[in-house]
Amino acid sequence: MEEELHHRDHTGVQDFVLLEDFTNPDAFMENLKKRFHEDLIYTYIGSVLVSVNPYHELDIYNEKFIDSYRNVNFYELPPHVFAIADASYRSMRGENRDQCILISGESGAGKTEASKKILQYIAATSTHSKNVEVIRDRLLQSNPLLEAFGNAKTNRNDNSSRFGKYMDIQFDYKGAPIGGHIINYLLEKSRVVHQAEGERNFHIFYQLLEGATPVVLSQLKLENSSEKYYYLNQGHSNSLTSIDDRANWRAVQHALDVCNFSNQEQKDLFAIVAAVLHLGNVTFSGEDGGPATITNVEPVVVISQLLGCEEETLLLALQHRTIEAKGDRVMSPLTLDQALYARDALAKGVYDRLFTWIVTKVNDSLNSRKKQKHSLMGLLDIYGFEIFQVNCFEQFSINYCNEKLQQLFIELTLKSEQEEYQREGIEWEPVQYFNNKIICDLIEGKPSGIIAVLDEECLRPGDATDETFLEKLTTTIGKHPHFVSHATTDNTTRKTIGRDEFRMKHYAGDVTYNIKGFLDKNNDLLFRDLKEAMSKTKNIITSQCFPVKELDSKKRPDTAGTQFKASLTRLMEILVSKEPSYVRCIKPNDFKRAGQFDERIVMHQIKYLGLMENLRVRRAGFAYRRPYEVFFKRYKSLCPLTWPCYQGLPKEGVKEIVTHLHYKPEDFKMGKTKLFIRFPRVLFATEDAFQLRKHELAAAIQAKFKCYRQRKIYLKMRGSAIIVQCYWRRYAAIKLRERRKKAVEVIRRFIKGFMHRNEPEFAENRGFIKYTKMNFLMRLCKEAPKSVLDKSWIPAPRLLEETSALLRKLCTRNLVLKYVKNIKPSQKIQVMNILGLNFKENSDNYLIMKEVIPA
Ligand SMILES: Nc1ncnc2c1ncn2[C@@H]1O[C@H](COP(=O)(O)OP(=O)(O)OP(=O)(O)O)[C@@H](O)[C@H]1O
Repeated sequence: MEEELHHRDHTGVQDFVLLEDFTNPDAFMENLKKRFHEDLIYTYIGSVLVSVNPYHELDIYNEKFIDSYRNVNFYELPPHVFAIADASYRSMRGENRDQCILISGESGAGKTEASKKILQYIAATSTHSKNVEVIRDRLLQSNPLLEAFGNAKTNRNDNSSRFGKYMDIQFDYKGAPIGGHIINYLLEKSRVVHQAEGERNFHIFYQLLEGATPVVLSQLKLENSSEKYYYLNQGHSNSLTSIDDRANWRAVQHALDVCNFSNQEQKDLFAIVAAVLHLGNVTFSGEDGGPATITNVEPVVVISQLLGCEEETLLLALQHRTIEAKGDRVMSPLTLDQALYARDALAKGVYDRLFTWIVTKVNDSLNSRKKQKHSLMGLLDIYGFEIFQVNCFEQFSINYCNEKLQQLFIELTLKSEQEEYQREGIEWEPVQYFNNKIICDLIEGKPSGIIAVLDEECLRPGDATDETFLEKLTTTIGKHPHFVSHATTDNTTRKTIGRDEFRMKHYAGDVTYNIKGFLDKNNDLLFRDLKEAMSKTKNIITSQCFPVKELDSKKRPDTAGTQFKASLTRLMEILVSKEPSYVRCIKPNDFKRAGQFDERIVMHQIKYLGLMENLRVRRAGFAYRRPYEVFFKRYKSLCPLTWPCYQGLPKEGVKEIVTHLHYKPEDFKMGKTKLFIRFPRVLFATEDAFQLRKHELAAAIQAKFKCYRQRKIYLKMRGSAIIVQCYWRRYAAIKLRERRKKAVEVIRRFIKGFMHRNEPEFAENRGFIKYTKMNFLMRLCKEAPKSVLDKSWIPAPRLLEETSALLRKLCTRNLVLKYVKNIKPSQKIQVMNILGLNFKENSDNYLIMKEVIPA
């Protein structure tokens, strides 16, 4: 990360802890903005990753990036979601600690994308085998499947997850994924029956209508037009969408196969999806307060065929309700409102349970049969804090969840800070922070928490309404500092809050909730008659979703609020047992536009993601901390005692450096393994000094290099010259050798010619030495150099000397060497030259020896 410190004016700092003005939200945002405009979407707050949705594809998720982040120290490379994934994965393997990565942010901020990138990284990094690949595929394919059933187009996000998701990935001791488990939270089931203007129902409905073959559609009695279905045509957004439902349908089919859904299960699944669509088209008529009657029975007939239940039972259950009073069961007709409520409740109930069934089924397919599960990595992709114009029960639940996560976050971050200082043996004053436990208690406390009061209203006999619930809230918690209602507040605030509203002062800001629907949604009532009808269907999935034992149970099912509270408690238990990492996602604008950074919207998210608080906690001690080795490696050139070579330990080296740089005692602390620097300016000054030093070093290195290069060139030239010389000598030698060889040859021929002379003539001419040919030969063999005979090399001078000495012995003055006449003239000259004899050619072409050099 230090690599980029000197670019900080241009691209901002890569870690917010290095912001000098760390308490100023504007400075925070300015840094985020600078980086966003450079396509640097990731920034750290210590080990927390802040990610801004770029709304366009960035080439930073390819294989090359995966490789570069693999097994690299967390701060070594620029911030990236892969760095978080890698650190988490390595910590899990190395320290054998279960991990979890918590991804939060508002809708459209990029949570799901971040979790997919983490999965992509884990899948690419972990070891491979056939079994692992099956699990890896299922883990990856669970995404499109759950997205089809749990995601929808909203005005904020074309692919918005309408449920919270926690996924545990199980690894074996080698670090290979061998299984997984998904927990789903609070599906926004109200979307099944109603969508806001411009929004859509869950993707799967449109995918089925668009993608299924005409045969399948006719089996499901569906038409290829979402406009025909009441549950799909309320948002009027079908024609506006750019989503490719057909392609996504194919992806879902593939995912179902990969996740081991049998053909029959797939048939049953889509029969239920179709049944929900038909259910929406069931209409009723009825006078005010009078019994409601179904005006079109065809959809009911189709539903009973699709789900395999009795038509009559279903018709009855949609129009009546059985009331048990003092042991008697009475059928009471439903009013129009009640019938519409029952129809929608059935649609929501069926879809919600179907979704949970799918998650269970996916979990079955991810279930690790092997018992060698070694460690876990959890991924939490959960809705962020939500504030709308009208906030209802769903927003209340979501914001409650965020309060819990914030509490956990503060606790764990503070705890880990504290632990680090303790580990390093450094004294630290714990920071004062806002503990939102008070808000969590206000919501979940017993007996006077909001959920408890709501439950009480839902369960008490008599006419409980949303209004009575608000009254009760006002009397029980009206004085709480984080609760405001119309009745309890002062005149000024009263103008901003309706009589049917209450306001909560969340850690992230004030949110006003409208109480309409709180009781209904908390009760989550599905009339018993409808449950009974569903439990008797032949459709296996439906009957599994509505088990008979639920009907037999005398215990009233928990309310939605209590169920959610329990599931959050379980989630907190899971998270607290693991080492957490955080990804905080931010949406830069409301229009899904690339390159647009809306400061107002971003500031709002900085606030409710608690980022300033997070930074404050992180900066409460020291802004910067690094292992001695890392700091020493980078800055050792700043101290003459450590540069270029230092024999001591890195910690001692760092001590030399900080002393040489005149760090004041309050600027830093030396831990057991790390150097802690309190203020960013100290680090920046060190980094700037390093940048300057780098230039000096660069000049020295340049000079050295130039010298080295020139010397290399010189040595090369010298070497070449030597080689050329050698070659030349060798060449000359070769030439010489050739010449000698030639001479030897000529002499041989000369001798050969000599040998062919007639013996008498030879003797006569020689005058005083009578040699026979044989004698001569023997003499020659004895006296002539061996090389003359076997052509082996002897130095030319010796050859010449010996040969000419020999010949001189043999020759007399004016000896006519007529027997060499067959030799070419040039050779004759050569021979004579070699022999050092003066000669001239006579007219007969005989060689006349002018004189013979005395022997
Ligand atoms: N890192 C990224 N690179 C490119 N585009 C991104 C990135 N993150 C998010 N996006 C874009 O933003 C859209 C919304 O992101 P995503 O679905 O992850 O948001 P979310 O926070 O999960 O929202 P919700 O809570 O509604 O599900 C994506 O469909 C994608 O187009």
